Amino acid sequence: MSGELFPLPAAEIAPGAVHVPGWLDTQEQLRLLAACREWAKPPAGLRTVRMPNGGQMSVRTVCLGWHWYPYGYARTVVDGDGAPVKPFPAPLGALARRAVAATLGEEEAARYEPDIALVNFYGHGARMGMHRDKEERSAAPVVSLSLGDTCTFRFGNTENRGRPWTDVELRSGDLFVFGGPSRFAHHGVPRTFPGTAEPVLGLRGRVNVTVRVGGFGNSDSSGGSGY
Ligand SMILES: O=C(O)CCC(=O)C(=O)O
Ligand SMILES: [Fe+2]
Repeated sequence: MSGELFPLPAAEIAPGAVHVPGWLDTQEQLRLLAACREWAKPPAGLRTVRMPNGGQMSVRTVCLGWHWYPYGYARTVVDGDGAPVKPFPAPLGALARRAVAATLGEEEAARYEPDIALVNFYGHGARMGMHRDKEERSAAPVVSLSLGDTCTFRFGNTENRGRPWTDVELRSGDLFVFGGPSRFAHHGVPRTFPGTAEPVLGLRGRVNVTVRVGGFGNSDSSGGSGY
């Protein structure tokens, strides 16, 4: 739990978008965080993403299963050290399937076969602008797990990056799943709250893991711009 005396109830933020506070207990958070630290190591480790316009993202990222770059997926770190992407770990897939079962139901979970994870690290002042997770060729849900510092997660609409949106506080251990009519909704992280992570985690900053279904078969995928 995230330090709450009583865990907050799950909330449907938009149709198909569900927030479950305190879904991972402290032991599960520690286990996932330890795995993230392993995944972050080179080769194909944590990297700063450069955008086609020359800017760079303030969030640092490591990918599993398929490598995301702006804007597509590849099997190797095409915009970094060139190494093959680390495999997608089966236990993370099982955890994500449990998350789908807990939020969208057993039927959705039974056909959920994720093959991608993006692990994002937010240091002091890091943010993520409003965007859609649109490089996947599947409408299967995205499962998001948060560790460390609390953040404001802005969940918007499918039409544009502006309002209407709902701001949700995501704390360590929280689950957020977006599927169905919300799968391609805009979302972002306008701010984190430094120093709010529980000391037991030994983490300064925030880590977010999103699990996804690529739907690519065996071929590389390119969003068409940049590479
Ligand atoms: O950090 C988060 O909570 C969201 C991350 C995200 O939207 C992404 O990786 O595409
Ligand atoms: Fe996203």
